[in-house]
Amino acid sequence: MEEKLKAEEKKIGMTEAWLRKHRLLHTGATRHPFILSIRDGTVDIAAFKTWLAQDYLFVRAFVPFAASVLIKAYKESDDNTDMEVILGGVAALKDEISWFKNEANKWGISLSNVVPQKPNKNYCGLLDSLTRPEVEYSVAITAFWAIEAVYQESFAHCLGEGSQTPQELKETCERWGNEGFGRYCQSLQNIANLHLQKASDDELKNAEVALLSVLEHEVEFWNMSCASV
Ligand SMILES: Cc1ncc(CN)c(N)n1
Repeated sequence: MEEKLKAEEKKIGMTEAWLRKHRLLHTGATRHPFILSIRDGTVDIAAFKTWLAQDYLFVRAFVPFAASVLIKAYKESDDNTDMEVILGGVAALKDEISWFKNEANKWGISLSNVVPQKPNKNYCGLLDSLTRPEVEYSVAITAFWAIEAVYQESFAHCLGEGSQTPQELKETCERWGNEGFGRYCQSLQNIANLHLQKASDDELKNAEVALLSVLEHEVEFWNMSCASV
C-alpha cells in the first residue's frame, strides 16, 4: 500500500502517518474547547461534572474491550512484552474506577443514578463492536492506543506551560497527563506500528477506519459534556 511505503520512507510509523493525514480531526479531539477551557481556567464546573459522570460509565465499558485486546495479544502476538504492556493498562483500570467513585463523591455526584447520554452510548457501541473475536489484533490495538492517547494529549495540554488549570482539576489532568501515562501510550503506539507493518491492505483499511471512528467519538464525547450545561 502506497501510504505504508510513505510512512516507512519517512520512518514515522503508520499511526503517525494517519494522524498527519487526519490532522484536523486529531486536533479537534485533543484540543477541544472543553479541554481549552480547563487549560485557561474558564471551564464550567457543570460541564466538568457531566464529563466526570459520563466518563465513569465509559470506563466501565472500556474494561471488557481492554480485556479483549489482552486476549488478542496473547493469541496473536509473538512478542510477550505486548501482553505485559496491555495487562498493565487493564490492571490500572481498577484503580481508575475507584478514582472516579472518589472524585464523584468529592463533587457530590451520585454515580448510581447516571444515565448514559447518546454520544456515550454510541461510543460504548463502538467499543463493543471492536471486542468481537473477528476484529484483527492490529485493528483493536490501534483503537486501544488511540483512545488512551487522546486523553493523554488532551490532559497533558492542561498542564503544559502557561496553563491556568484550576487547582481542583489538576489531579484529574495529572491522571492522564502524567509522564508515565505518556510512556505507556508510546509503548501502545509502538506495538500498533509493529503490527500494522505486517498487516494486509484490508487490515490497514480497517485500522484506519477504527482510528477515525475513535477520534470522531472523542469529539462527540467532549461536545456532549459542554452541551448539557
Ligand atoms: C471518552 C474517553 N476516552 C478515553 C479515555 C481514556 N481511557 C476515557 N477515560 N474516556
